[in-house]
Amino acid sequence: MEPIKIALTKGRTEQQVVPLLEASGINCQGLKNKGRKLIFNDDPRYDFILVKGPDVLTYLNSGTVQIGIVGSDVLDEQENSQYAMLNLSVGKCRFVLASTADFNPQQQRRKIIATKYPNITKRYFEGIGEDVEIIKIEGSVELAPLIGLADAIVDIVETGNTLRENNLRVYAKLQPVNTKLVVNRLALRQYQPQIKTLISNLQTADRQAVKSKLIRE
Ligand SMILES: Nc1ncnc2c1ncn2[C@@H]1O[C@H](COP(=O)(O)OP(=O)(O)OP(=O)(O)O)[C@@H](O)[C@H]1O
Ligand SMILES: O=P(O)(O)OC[C@H]1O[C@H](OP(=O)(O)OP(=O)(O)O)[C@H](O)[C@@H]1O
Repeated sequence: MEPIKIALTKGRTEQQVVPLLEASGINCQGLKNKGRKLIFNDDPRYDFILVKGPDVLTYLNSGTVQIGIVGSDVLDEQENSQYAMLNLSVGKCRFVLASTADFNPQQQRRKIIATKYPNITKRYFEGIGEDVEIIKIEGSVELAPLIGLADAIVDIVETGNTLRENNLRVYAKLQPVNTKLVVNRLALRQYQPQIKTLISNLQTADRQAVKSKLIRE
């Protein structure tokens, strides 16, 4: 049997998920000392590729990988149709609407909102019946209301440190975020027993990590 190909989001997700993969009995030797390498096949059952979050879905939708491990922020933004089959306890954070202390959510002028997540932002404001202008930026989102690019931002908050250190406050809480394992629909039929075993082992490792407080719930 061919190894199952798994696209893993590099960066934060990778750092939090590799210990869980290891605890579930997968050899992650290469992933732990990776340097600039992008493909890892230390465990004969799996080929891991390291990619940016949005690209996980490009690989998954094309069928070139069978499984993706990615934040629900990315899935929500791309309105993905693949199966989310496992919720992990890592990557937990939340979307918020935030701005400076003098921001007036009831302002008469059409608001300008800066974000890395234009679709999530659009859906949120449509949901509350408000028409806003959305400016897409790629990072350091908290700068936008401080420099006058936008009236407010929609972004992810975990500890709240970035908001605090930039004197921003939360004006609305949007949806929570966590890391998910998603499976290509066709692959699920082709590799069902192997995928089920992987999911079951990973779920056990995740629960164990929460129980032993290696990760907080
Ligand atoms: N502050 C955070 N706390 C917890 N999880 C986060 C946080 N920021 C992002 N995440 C989650 O981790 C995933 C990867 O984030 P990461 O910051 O590593 O990559 P990124 O957002 O593409 O940033 P960069 O462009 O700097 O690589 C996100 O899609 C999200 O699910
Ligand atoms: O509440 P906190 O724990 O401070 O985390 C929130 C920050 O983390 C993310 O940014 P990231 O580190 O990915 O940097 P970026 O500005 O390059 O997107 C997010 O966009 C916030 O800026």
